[in-house]
Amino acid sequence: MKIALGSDHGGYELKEHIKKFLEEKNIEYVDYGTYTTESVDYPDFGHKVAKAIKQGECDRGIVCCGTGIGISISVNKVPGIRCALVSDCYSAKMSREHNDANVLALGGRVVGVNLALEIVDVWLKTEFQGGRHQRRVDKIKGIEEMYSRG
Ligand SMILES: O=C[C@H](O)[C@H](O)[C@H](O)COP(=O)(O)O
Repeated sequence: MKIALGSDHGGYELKEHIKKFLEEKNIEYVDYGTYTTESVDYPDFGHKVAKAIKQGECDRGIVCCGTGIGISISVNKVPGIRCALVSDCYSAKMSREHNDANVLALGGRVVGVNLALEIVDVWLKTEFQGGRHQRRVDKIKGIEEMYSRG
Protein backbone atom coordinates (compact mmCIF):
# COMPACT_ATOMS: atom_id res chain seq x y z
CA MET A 1 0.00 0.00 0.00
CA LYS A 2 1.38 3.40 -1.02
CA ILE A 3 0.28 6.47 0.93
CA ALA A 4 0.03 10.02 -0.45
CA LEU A 5 0.90 12.64 2.15
CA GLY A 6 0.05 16.31 2.04
CA SER A 7 -0.18 19.26 4.39
CA ASP A 8 -0.08 23.01 4.68
CA HIS A 9 2.23 24.81 7.11
CA GLY A 10 -0.19 24.12 10.01
CA GLY A 11 0.11 20.37 9.44
CA TYR A 12 3.73 20.28 8.33
CA GLU A 13 5.24 19.10 11.63
CA LEU A 14 2.65 16.37 12.09
CA LYS A 15 3.26 15.20 8.51
CA GLU A 16 6.96 14.88 9.32
CA HIS A 17 6.14 12.69 12.34
CA ILE A 18 3.82 10.58 10.17
CA LYS A 19 6.61 10.12 7.60
CA LYS A 20 8.93 8.79 10.31
CA PHE A 21 6.21 6.46 11.56
CA LEU A 22 5.57 5.10 8.04
CA GLU A 23 9.30 4.57 7.51
CA GLU A 24 9.51 2.59 10.76
CA LYS A 25 6.63 0.40 9.56
CA ASN A 26 8.13 0.01 6.06
CA ILE A 27 5.05 1.58 4.50
CA GLU A 28 5.71 3.31 1.19
CA TYR A 29 4.66 6.95 0.82
CA VAL A 30 4.96 9.94 -1.48
CA ASP A 31 5.21 13.37 0.15
CA TYR A 32 3.35 15.94 -1.98
CA GLY A 33 4.37 18.82 0.31
CA THR A 34 4.44 21.32 1.75
CA TYR A 35 8.11 20.97 2.56
CA THR A 36 8.67 23.89 4.96
CA THR A 37 6.77 25.84 7.64
CA GLU A 38 6.31 28.80 5.28
CA SER A 39 2.66 29.82 4.97
CA VAL A 40 0.86 28.15 2.05
CA ASP A 41 -2.73 27.37 1.00
CA TYR A 42 -4.11 23.96 2.03
CA PRO A 43 -6.31 23.39 -1.09
CA ASP A 44 -3.17 23.20 -3.25
CA PHE A 45 -1.80 20.28 -1.23
CA GLY A 46 -5.14 18.57 -0.70
CA HIS A 47 -5.61 18.61 -4.45
CA LYS A 48 -2.20 17.01 -5.09
CA VAL A 49 -3.06 14.15 -2.74
CA ALA A 50 -6.54 13.62 -4.22
CA LYS A 51 -5.07 13.62 -7.74
CA ALA A 52 -2.41 11.07 -6.79
CA ILE A 53 -5.14 8.70 -5.60
CA LYS A 54 -7.41 9.33 -8.59
CA GLN A 55 -4.55 8.71 -11.00
CA GLY A 56 -3.55 5.49 -9.21
CA GLU A 57 -0.13 6.77 -8.09
CA CYS A 58 -1.10 6.08 -4.47
CA ASP A 59 -3.71 3.87 -2.80
CA ARG A 60 -4.71 6.05 0.13
CA GLY A 61 -3.87 9.47 1.54
CA ILE A 62 -3.18 11.24 4.82
CA VAL A 63 -3.59 15.01 4.91
CA CYS A 64 -2.92 17.53 7.67
CA CYS A 65 -3.57 21.22 8.19
CA GLY A 66 -4.02 23.26 11.37
CA THR A 67 -7.44 21.81 12.18
CA GLY A 68 -7.68 19.24 9.39
CA ILE A 69 -10.91 20.95 8.32
CA GLY A 70 -9.80 22.98 5.30
CA ILE A 71 -7.72 20.25 3.74
CA SER A 72 -10.44 17.61 4.31
CA ILE A 73 -13.03 19.85 2.63
CA SER A 74 -10.60 20.32 -0.27
CA VAL A 75 -9.88 16.63 -0.92
CA ASN A 76 -13.55 15.75 -0.56
CA LYS A 77 -14.31 17.94 -3.60
CA VAL A 78 -12.72 15.32 -5.82
CA PRO A 79 -15.17 12.56 -6.86
CA GLY A 80 -14.16 9.18 -5.47
CA ILE A 81 -12.37 10.66 -2.48
CA ARG A 82 -13.87 9.89 0.91
CA CYS A 83 -11.88 11.85 3.46
CA ALA A 84 -12.53 11.46 7.19
CA LEU A 85 -11.42 14.16 9.59
CA VAL A 86 -10.64 12.26 12.74
CA SER A 87 -9.32 13.00 16.23
CA ASP A 88 -9.96 9.67 18.01
CA CYS A 89 -9.13 6.03 17.36
CA TYR A 90 -12.74 4.79 17.33
CA SER A 91 -13.71 7.17 14.52
CA ALA A 92 -10.53 6.22 12.64
CA LYS A 93 -11.56 2.55 12.78
CA MET A 94 -15.17 3.29 11.80
CA SER A 95 -14.10 5.52 8.92
CA ARG A 96 -12.51 2.45 7.38
CA GLU A 97 -15.00 -0.27 8.41
CA HIS A 98 -18.16 1.67 7.59
CA ASN A 99 -17.21 4.50 5.22
CA ASP A 100 -14.26 3.04 3.30
CA ALA A 101 -12.47 6.36 3.79
CA ASN A 102 -9.53 6.53 1.42
CA VAL A 103 -8.09 9.70 2.94
CA LEU A 104 -7.49 10.48 6.61
CA ALA A 105 -7.34 14.11 7.74
CA LEU A 106 -5.73 15.23 10.98
CA GLY A 107 -5.37 18.62 12.65
CA GLY A 108 -1.77 19.37 13.52
CA ARG A 109 -2.93 22.03 15.98
CA VAL A 110 -5.63 19.78 17.45
CA VAL A 111 -4.30 16.29 18.13
CA GLY A 112 -1.04 15.49 19.92
CA VAL A 113 1.59 13.53 18.01
CA ASN A 114 1.17 10.29 19.99
CA LEU A 115 -2.59 10.18 19.51
CA ALA A 116 -2.22 11.13 15.84
CA LEU A 117 0.16 8.22 15.26
CA GLU A 118 -2.21 5.80 17.03
CA ILE A 119 -4.99 7.06 14.76
CA VAL A 120 -2.81 6.56 11.68
CA ASP A 121 -1.90 3.05 12.84
CA VAL A 122 -5.49 1.88 13.36
CA TRP A 123 -6.68 3.60 10.17
CA LEU A 124 -4.03 1.84 8.06
CA LYS A 125 -4.76 -1.57 9.61
CA THR A 126 -8.55 -1.52 9.35
CA GLU A 127 -10.41 -2.96 6.37
CA PHE A 128 -13.76 -1.92 4.90
CA GLN A 129 -16.55 -4.27 6.01
CA GLY A 130 -18.72 -4.01 2.88
CA GLY A 131 -22.25 -5.45 3.16
CA ARG A 132 -24.79 -2.78 4.16
CA HIS A 133 -21.98 -0.23 4.20
CA GLN A 134 -21.24 -0.87 0.51
CA ARG A 135 -24.83 0.14 -0.31
CA ARG A 136 -24.32 3.46 1.51
CA VAL A 137 -20.96 4.15 -0.11
CA ASP A 138 -22.60 3.43 -3.48
CA LYS A 139 -25.22 6.06 -2.63
CA ILE A 140 -22.44 8.59 -1.99
CA LYS A 141 -21.10 7.74 -5.46
CA GLY A 142 -24.62 8.25 -6.82
CA ILE A 143 -24.73 11.78 -5.40
CA GLU A 144 -21.35 12.54 -6.98
CA GLU A 145 -22.61 11.31 -10.34
CA MET A 146 -25.78 13.44 -10.12
CA TYR A 147 -23.71 16.59 -9.71
CA SER A 148 -20.96 15.73 -12.16
CA ARG A 149 -23.62 15.68 -14.94
CA GLY A 150 -23.89 19.48 -14.44
O1 LIG B 1 -8.62 24.59 7.90
C1 LIG B 1 -7.60 25.28 7.73
C2 LIG B 1 -6.34 24.99 8.43
O2 LIG B 1 -6.51 24.82 9.80
C3 LIG B 1 -5.18 25.93 8.14
O3 LIG B 1 -4.03 25.26 8.55
C4 LIG B 1 -5.27 27.28 8.84
O4 LIG B 1 -6.42 27.99 8.45
C5 LIG B 1 -4.03 28.11 8.57
O5 LIG B 1 -4.09 29.26 9.34
P1 LIG B 1 -2.90 30.31 9.38
O6 LIG B 1 -2.74 30.85 7.99
O7 LIG B 1 -3.38 31.36 10.35
O8 LIG B 1 -1.66 29.61 9.84
